[in-house]
Amino acid sequence: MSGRTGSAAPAQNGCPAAVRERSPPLGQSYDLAGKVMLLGDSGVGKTCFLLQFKDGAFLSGTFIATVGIDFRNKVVAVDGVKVKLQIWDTAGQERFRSVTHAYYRDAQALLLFYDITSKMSFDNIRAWLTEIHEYAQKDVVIMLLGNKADVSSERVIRMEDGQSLAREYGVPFMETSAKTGMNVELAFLAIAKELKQRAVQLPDEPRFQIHDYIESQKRKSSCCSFM
Ligand SMILES: Nc1nc2c(ncn2[C@@H]2O[C@H](COP(=O)(O)OP(=O)(O)OP(=O)(O)O)[C@@H](O)[C@H]2O)c(=O)[nH]1
Repeated sequence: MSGRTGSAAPAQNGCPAAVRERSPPLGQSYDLAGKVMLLGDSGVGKTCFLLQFKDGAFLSGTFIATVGIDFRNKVVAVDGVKVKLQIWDTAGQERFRSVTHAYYRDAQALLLFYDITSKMSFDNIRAWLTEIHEYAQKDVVIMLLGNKADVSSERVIRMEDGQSLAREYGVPFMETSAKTGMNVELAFLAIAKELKQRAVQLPDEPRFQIHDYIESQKRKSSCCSFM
């Protein structure tokens, strides 16, 4: 199942469905591939986040919920290694949960979103993590993302609350904006680096630490971000 309800609507009506790409475009060779799933309540911005990463675009407007699951591919270069990320955009609505459960076990990485302007989406993160522990691989990489950081006037979840929840579960954390692009690239690059490290661990190479990498990159860009 794929597509979004009302997907025949014009593109400017919210973020359109991720278009299926069954194989990489010509010339898009890669050295290794990994599957990444985007999870979180309906409306937190998963589709917009993916489209910002893939196309550098954000289309605001009426929200059109994803139906089932869609995916897009993007190849990123990590230390000379081309990593193809197959990114699965899932529907956040409860009624599609059984569809998405079937995809968890093949995922190497999960980006788990809440919306900083929605307390319910934040409160539901614990339930999402329970679901993840039930259905995903034991060694799956999980990252917690507080999206819509550009809407500071409507913020109801403090950054410290996101940080402390992430610490409790031992997962890396970032605030992001699918609208401005803040930390979008960084989230996927960190995942790609982790996947590359797991696949190609050279004997003398120090182990890649995703937490440390994210913190150092956030510090570097702190002059220009909302954080
Ligand atoms: N201001 C702002 N709005 C955003 C951001 N990300 C998404 N939105 C808006 O939030 C609404 C929902 O975005 P989607 O990306 O469709 O949400 P989703 O998580 O994919 O929702 P489901 O498909 O139902 O799971 C849309 O109206 C977007 O324009 C963001 O970073 N900032």
